[in-house]
Amino acid sequence: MDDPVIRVRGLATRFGDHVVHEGLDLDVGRGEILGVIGGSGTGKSVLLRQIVGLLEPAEGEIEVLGQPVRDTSPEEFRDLRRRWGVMFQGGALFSSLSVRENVEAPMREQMDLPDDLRRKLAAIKVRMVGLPDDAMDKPPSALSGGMRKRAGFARAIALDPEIVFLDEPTAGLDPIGAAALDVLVRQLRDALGLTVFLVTHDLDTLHAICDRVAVLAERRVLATGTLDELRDLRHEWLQAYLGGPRGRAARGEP
Ligand SMILES: Nc1ncnc2c1ncn2[C@@H]1O[C@H](COP(=O)(O)OP(=O)(O)OP(=O)(O)O)[C@@H](O)[C@H]1O
Repeated sequence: MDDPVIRVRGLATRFGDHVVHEGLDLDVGRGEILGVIGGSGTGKSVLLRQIVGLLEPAEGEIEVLGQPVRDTSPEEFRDLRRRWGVMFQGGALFSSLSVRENVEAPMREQMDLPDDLRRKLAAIKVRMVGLPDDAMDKPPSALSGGMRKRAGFARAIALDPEIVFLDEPTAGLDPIGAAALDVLVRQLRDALGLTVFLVTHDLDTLHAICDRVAVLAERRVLATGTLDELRDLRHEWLQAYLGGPRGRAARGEP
């Protein structure tokens, strides 16, 4: 792949004797929605956290937007970090702040803006993710699960990032809310030119919005490709996942 926006080479992850990744390579292209799948415990969330610099791998190179994430100065890392946004599992919103204040939080940290302008910009982000104006001043606890996810998304795009990382965005949503969130992710990717790194178990999400899928298995990225390409691979977990009843249903097959 020419000029990947995320490039991982030779990644190794160990927790004591437990080896999670070994020799893991991955490229993510600009503007694509990459779905990252794999069985429970294969290290999808850990990989996400390593790419955004929250967790140090045992070995390996990670570059985002052409710059190393590891062994970089705090200033360089801070500038790089502004160029991505993360929506963690569960949203990870501040419970004591309103939705708007949650979106303002990264702006406060990273930008020197007059209060009034920051409030206006945050309000734009809240509207962009399809939340009603009356959600603006509510705490996250007063919102439905789907609305909380949207609020988390608004915070992830607060600094106009080039990449967003989403960790199981549709987990815990009803099917209608999950489908609506899928549509939102694709619309915002199209409108803002985002690259999306999306960890998911949701087969419908893979079918609806992912351009490419990376399969974590055997401690590495076993394969990447479109769902059609992956379906041809002879791998036990993948066959069970894509060819099982839920996989067939997501494809509209009996
Ligand atoms: N801080 C940590 N200390 C020790 N072990 C950890 C730590 N973080 C993750 N692990 C282990 O690393 C493995 C991968 O965890 P991770 O959360 O990335 O899995 P996952 O693929 O996202 O799984 P799931 O689909 O169930 O969310 C798990 O076995 C987990 O117990």
